[in-house]
Amino acid sequence: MSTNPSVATRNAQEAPLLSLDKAVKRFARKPDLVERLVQRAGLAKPFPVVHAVDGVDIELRSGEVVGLVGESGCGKSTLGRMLASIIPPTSGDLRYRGQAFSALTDKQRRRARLDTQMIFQNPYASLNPRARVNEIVGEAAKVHGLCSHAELDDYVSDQLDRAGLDPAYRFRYPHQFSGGQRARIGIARALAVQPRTLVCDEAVAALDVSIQAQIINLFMQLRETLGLTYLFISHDLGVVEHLSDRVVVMYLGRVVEQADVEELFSRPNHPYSQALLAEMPRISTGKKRFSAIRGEIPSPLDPPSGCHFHPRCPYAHERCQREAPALKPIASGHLSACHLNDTA
Ligand SMILES: Nc1ncnc2c1ncn2[C@@H]1O[C@H](COP(=O)(O)OP(=O)(O)OP(=O)(O)O)[C@@H](O)[C@H]1O
Repeated sequence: MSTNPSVATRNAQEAPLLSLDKAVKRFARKPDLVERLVQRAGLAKPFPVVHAVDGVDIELRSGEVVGLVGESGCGKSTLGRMLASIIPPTSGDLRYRGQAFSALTDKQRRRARLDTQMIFQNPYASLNPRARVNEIVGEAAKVHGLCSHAELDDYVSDQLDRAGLDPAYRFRYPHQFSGGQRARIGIARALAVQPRTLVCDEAVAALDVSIQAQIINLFMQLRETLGLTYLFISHDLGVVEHLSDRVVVMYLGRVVEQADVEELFSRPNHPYSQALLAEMPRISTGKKRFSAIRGEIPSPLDPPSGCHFHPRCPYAHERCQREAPALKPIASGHLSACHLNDTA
């Protein structure tokens, strides 16, 4: 984040708090009627598989804010859900403080899971409409023995207070709150299990701009007071630029570039990042600098060969069609996956 750019440097020596190595996630797509009939007739081809995440390395260092950007369907949420161990990778390793998740004891694994909480775009959908706020916020703390029964009411009040919600509202139901207040309930619920990392998946996208700013301020305040680490998934590049220390750009299941926020926004290297940033409205003009990235996003059911971006890339050449470029350092802390860097 721009207010604290040295966090990543400070923590560079320590093992990352959380990382994924060579993470792959594939989803088998449910066959439609025609495909089922074809299969029954014995003419079956394997059912299509969605290549949601395709060999990604990512790490979160203690205290940093990592922005994750890319067009819709490129695998951002899937990557976030794997980091929060909501879904397992098809292959690849989730590591917690440098240790493979699979090597942790049951107790360590439970704590590691609680340590990473996800904040979703629509908190209302994940808030039980029949439960009062004190039950919603207190439930996990109770289940995991984070406070005694006698302390629970005070504990819940503290979490609500931290999330900027008046504890006096704790006996109300979710429908009695505004969108911004519901977002705060979702945050209080996450805080109640004493996490180290919040994976925010379009966490402010559904809110009015003024409320967005308040929730973003809350995230940054919690970072200061609790030392939280964030993966901030967003379509809003302005928000990502404002809050991140480091930015990771994904395209069709792969990381194509990552760098410190200032470096990425001032010197994007990958043609996809350049196009994405060129689309970003600038406050000075309020206008986009030029038109949308040409062509459609290819289907993750059948990604293009070589560099996935080559069919849309103005600089693509023959090698880009046949060989996937590796993510390689091009400057200190700046990695990019583009063959053009080999010829420059
Ligand atoms: N449970 C699932 N079953 C089948 N396919 C899935 C599942 N979850 C995600 N996908 C597919 O995986 C791909 C990546 O989805 P994901 O939601 O991770 O992308 P995203 O970048 O977060 O998109 P958005 O910005 O629109 O939320 C998409 O093609 C999506 O349809």
